[in-house]
Amino acid sequence: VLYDAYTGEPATKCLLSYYAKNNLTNTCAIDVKPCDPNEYSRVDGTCNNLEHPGKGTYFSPITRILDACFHNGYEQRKAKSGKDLPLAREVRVKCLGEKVSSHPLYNHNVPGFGIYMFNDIGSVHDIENMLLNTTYCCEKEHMNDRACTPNIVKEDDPVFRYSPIRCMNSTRPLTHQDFGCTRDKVPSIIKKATTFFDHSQIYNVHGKGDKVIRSFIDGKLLVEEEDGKPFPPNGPTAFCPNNKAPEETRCFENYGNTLLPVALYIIWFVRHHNYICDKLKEVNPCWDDERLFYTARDINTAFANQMYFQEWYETLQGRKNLIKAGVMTKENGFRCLYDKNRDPEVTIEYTYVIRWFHLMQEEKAKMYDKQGNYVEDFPLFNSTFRMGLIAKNMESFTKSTLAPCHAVDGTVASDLANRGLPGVQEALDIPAGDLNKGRNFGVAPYVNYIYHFTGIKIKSFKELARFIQEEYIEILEELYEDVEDIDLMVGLWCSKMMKGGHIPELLAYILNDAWYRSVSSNRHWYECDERPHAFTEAQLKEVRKATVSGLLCTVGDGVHEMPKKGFLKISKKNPMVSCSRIPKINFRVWADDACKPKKHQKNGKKPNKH
Ligand code: HEM
Ligand SMILES: [Ca+2]
Repeated sequence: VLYDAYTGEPATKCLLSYYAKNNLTNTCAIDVKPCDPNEYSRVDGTCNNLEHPGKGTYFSPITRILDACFHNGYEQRKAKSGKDLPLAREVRVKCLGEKVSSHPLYNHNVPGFGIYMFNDIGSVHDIENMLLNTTYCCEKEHMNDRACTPNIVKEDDPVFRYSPIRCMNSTRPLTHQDFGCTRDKVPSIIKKATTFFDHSQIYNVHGKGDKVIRSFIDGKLLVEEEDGKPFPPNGPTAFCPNNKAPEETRCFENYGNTLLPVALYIIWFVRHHNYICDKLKEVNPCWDDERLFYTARDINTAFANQMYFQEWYETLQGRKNLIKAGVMTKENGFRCLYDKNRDPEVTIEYTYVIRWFHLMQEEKAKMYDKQGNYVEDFPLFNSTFRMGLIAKNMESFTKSTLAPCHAVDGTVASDLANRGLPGVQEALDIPAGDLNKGRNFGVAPYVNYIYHFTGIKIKSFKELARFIQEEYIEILEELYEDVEDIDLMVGLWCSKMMKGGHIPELLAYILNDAWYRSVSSNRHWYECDERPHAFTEAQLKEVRKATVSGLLCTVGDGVHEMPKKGFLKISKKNPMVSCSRIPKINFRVWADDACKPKKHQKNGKKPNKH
């Protein structure tokens, strides 16, 4: 049955004939095969909600915490006075300086795993659009095109005043309206990922289903060897514009080819899937490919979600805060929050504020030789779209993730601020791009979110003091005419950190809101014992051992030791320990009686009873 991707409801005959006439069926409609309530979760997200089997799929819309805030339909909002908001690059320059600085607690895995998990529910089609299609937004005759929202660089720019660069490319986000998938008035930003945290960045990245990634042998994913190590296979349509020929050839056909941290986690989780298959096959030699694949996928997905919503969230917010917010429980047992009346939802605010972690992005990767000696700092941004280089230096890049990330201290790394995508864009200020995109997305002003989550109405700059660091209030007052004009991202850049945690309080509310929406609308959530093929208590206990250190000890190149807390930098309190001391999943609890050899009975006769 064909469903409408936008509404998630069965498509009417009339709608289908409109889609067919306009060649839109493949984009705007999704084929939902009949649901079986007891089947494993499907990689395309269909049938998660049995009453609304078309919701939460690859091209389904993003929702909003607060209503969209646009000017004139789909233009960037104006200040309260009706004037334009301050230029994004100018706000970035004034709020965030450029500095080399080291986070006191976290290593590269904090921002790195954050962006990896974003790929489960968000997509980078906007960046693709900017790099491959709408490449001309800085050309004078195109600056005002509807597709373009360039970032203007002023003549007195502190960096580019010595160069002719006066503009950075940026595009208006693509909408379901652009594709012809709805006639709704409010622009609906597209997303190319299933709405659920179902590890779709591994199992269904281009919406092509699992067929293209499976080997159909023992449940495993397809891999290719390079220097004796398994990697996701190359292919004819893969695009890695920064690979340097002839040495650098790796480029994944069926996974994203983007940033260093995303590439590392893709490689690790693909290998981890196959490792799980080996372990399951060891305890259950009678299981076929199908059963091994779906069980391994389920464990691999639960592993990533446990790492994200428990370990990563705890690292950022602290255990006490998370228990208070309901994200963690003291008991750590099963829990079923699924409510079939809730729609699967990802909010635009959530996908947007993940960009705040750009502040933690380091610009250097520490490189080591085979003996583990430090050799040099590699300009980390030069590894983007360059899977070939990453594959050739796995040991070094893996080790580099244990160095401290950039501190959240009112500054960003220079490369992040000026050459965000070397090799493909002459100049790019990533945080300024973030600010500009928030306006393009129609994200409401900062104080509206403060009111939504805390009930506190902020009417003057002075009243910001509870949330914003003292030294920023004057800067904000200089930049914005009215406190109600301040952009959400800028408010987050200037925020105090939450008590007991290391991110802004408002950011934590938005992250936790996403957690609840996600868990309560996912029938296949791993912590629930009522789902089909649910874990047993013993299995859940094993999955709860998931940590970044456990992952790297299992599949990381040349990793023999890790700190117990793999998101924290190495310190006296968090020293490197042998991998034998890092908890690992014991797969024996998946042993299936059906695979046990049957006891021989002589001639089928029952033993005599005397
Ligand atoms: C490895 C270094 C990184 C580079 C080179 C990079 C580069 C970029 C660029 C160029 C954009 C587009 C900006 C725009 O809209 O104008 C972007 C978007 C984004 N970045 Fe990063 N980034 C990096 C790391 C991170 C990290 C660590 C996170 C979060 C933990 C992150 C989260 C995001 C998100 C969520 C988007 C929005 C994607 C979209 O909706 O299109 N990035 N990044
Ligand atoms: Ca997903």
